[in-house]
Order: sequence, then C-alpha cells, then structure tokens
Amino acid sequence: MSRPAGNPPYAVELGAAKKAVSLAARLCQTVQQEIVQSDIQSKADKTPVTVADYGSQVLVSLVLNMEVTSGSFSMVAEEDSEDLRKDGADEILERITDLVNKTLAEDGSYNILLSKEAILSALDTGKSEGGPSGRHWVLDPIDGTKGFVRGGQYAIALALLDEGKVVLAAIGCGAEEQSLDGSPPQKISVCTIDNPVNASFFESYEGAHTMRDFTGSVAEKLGVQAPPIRIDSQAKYGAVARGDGAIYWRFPDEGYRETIWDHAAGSIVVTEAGGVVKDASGNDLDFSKGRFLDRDTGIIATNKQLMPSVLKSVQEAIKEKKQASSPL
Ligand SMILES: Nc1ncnc2c1ncn2[C@@H]1O[C@H](COP(=O)(O)O)[C@@H](OP(=O)(O)O)[C@H]1O
Ligand SMILES: [Mg+2]
Ligand SMILES: [Mg+2]
Ligand SMILES: [Mg+2]
Repeated sequence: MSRPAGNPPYAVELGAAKKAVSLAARLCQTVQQEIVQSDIQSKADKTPVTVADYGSQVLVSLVLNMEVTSGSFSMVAEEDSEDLRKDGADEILERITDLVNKTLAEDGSYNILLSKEAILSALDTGKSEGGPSGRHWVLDPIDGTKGFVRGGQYAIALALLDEGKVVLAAIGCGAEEQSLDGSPPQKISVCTIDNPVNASFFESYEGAHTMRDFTGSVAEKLGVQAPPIRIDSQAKYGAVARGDGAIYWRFPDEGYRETIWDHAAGSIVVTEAGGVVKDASGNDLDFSKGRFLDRDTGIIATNKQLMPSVLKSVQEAIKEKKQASSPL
C-alpha cells in the first residue's frame, strides 16, 4: 500500500483500494488453487485471460463504486466484456458470476447477488480513456496472468491517478503471503547499495517480455555479479521497494506499447519507498496520455544512488545496438 505524505489525504480512496484488492485477491487465490483448462481463454492479441482476471476486475469495480461515493467514477482497466458477450461464452460467464457471488457472500460486507448482465457491465466500467484531468482508477486485475496460470507469481495492481499523477496504490501479491488487514502497515524502503557490482536485478520471467541479450549486456557494463532474478508481474516493483534487490528493468521488443495499468501501482510503491522510476532517457513515466504509457525505450526502477550509472550503461548499450544493426 502506498500514499504520498501531505495533502490531499485520499483516506477514503486508500481504504477502498485496500478493500477492493483484498477481496479480489481472495477470488484469485481460490481460482489459482483449482484452475482448470476451461478457466483460461486467449484474447485477440493471443495473450491469456482467465476467469480470475475477469472476476477480480468486477470485484474491484464494485467495491470502489460502493466505497467511494463522491465524484464521478472513471476506471482504466485491462479487461472488458467483449469476448464474454460472444456466442459460446455463456458457460464461462456463468463461472465468473458464481465466483464473484461466492466471494461476496463469504466476505459478507455487501448483501448483493450479481446477474450475468451486471457482471458484464461492471467489467465495462474499466473502459475509460484516462488522461491528464480529473481522477481515474487504473487497474490490472491480474498482472502476470502467465505466472498465475503457471502457479507462480502474479499481482493485483490498483492505482489512482489525479490530474495525471499517480497518488496512491494498492498491490496484492499472489505467491507470498502477507496480511492485508490486521497487521499494522510497515514502512518499506529501497536498498542503499551504491556500487553496481553489488547490485542484483529483477526482470520478467517471460523471455518474450524483455530483451535478455540487451539486459545481459547492460548488466555486464555495470559489472553486476549476481544472476538475474526472474519473476512475473509488478511484484518486481514491490521487491525493489522492499530492498529485496536493487534494480528492476524492462526492455520489451521495439514496437511493444506499455499500458498504464502495468506500471501505475508498481511505480508509486517504489518512489514512496525512496526509489526512482525512469525510462531509458532518464525521464519520469507519464501516466497522463491515456491507456498507453508515454515513454522512451525501456523502464528502470532502482534507488537514487544507482540510477545514474544504470542509465549510463543502458544508453551505451542502446548506442551499440543501433550501431550493430545499422548497415555499413
Ligand atoms: N511482448 C510483450 N512485451 C512486453 N510485455 C508484454 C508483452 N506481452 C504482454 N506483456 C505484458 O507483460 C505483463 C506481465 O509483466 P511481466 O513480464 O513483468 O510479468 C502482462 O500483463 P498481464 O499479465 O496483466 O497481461 C502484459 O501486459
Ligand atoms: Mg499486466
Ligand atoms: Mg492483467
Ligand atoms: Mg493481460
């Protein structure tokens, strides 16, 4: 959980965000334990989506709408109802509806039973375009769906944008257990390592999500000794924020467009823990441009001491890559 100090306090919104993520996490845990092939679908872009991605998005939308009653509601979220409205999708919609209603009944906070139509419209509350003005929730209902399906790491990542800036976030991580309610919140901080030789780095578990030959050459330039730690989802941001490792970097293939829900929550958790998040040119990430993130090649999260040398090595590696690929 993360919130900058000072005004405005966003107390109601933070409470709602924690509650929404906790409830969604419960649904995800249930599904992951007993996942079957029919729970997993393929989207138009060939990436996977599961009943838990949909169920999580419905629950988060519902809780935020119930708990935050002032102002209008806007949410930029990854999933929508399109595929569930197609012929042959009735069975999976039924399964999502049951999962959501069961999770709500077990929690007991809200005495409601959702119809299939209500599930579809709750999903579509996430279709907002976001942008630079007003408040927008940003949700990745399951970040790291591939990890989730594999029985590995995933995260539920929720953030609030206000006037184009991320002001609070709640991330629920799947593979490590940590109490969301009950135990008092603990302040976390990034590590204090200042020599890259002693730094370790996180990157995607999925080889297709980051260019490993490129990150390998950056690591070599920096003199990093430790092997990469490869995990799914924004848990990587969480791990850097807790000082479990020094750097998280991400260099997708050219042409891949990053979405804001993949980074909004994670990046504020790192900056609140004293770290910094930049693109490869050293610019801050800009969440005010709609559903996609406006950024130069790559994203780097680390502490303030290491960022200058990481950026220098990244820029050198980019230059070498360009030289190697340009015709003589
Ligand atoms: N070719 C690609 N390159 C980079 N990222 C990709 C990608 N295809 C999918 N992704 C994104 O990578 C996210 C997972 O991040 P990570 O690699 O850090 O685990 C996915 O989030 P979802 O699982 O929410 O779809 C998806 O948005
Ligand atoms: Mg994601
Ligand atoms: Mg997702
Ligand atoms: Mg996805």
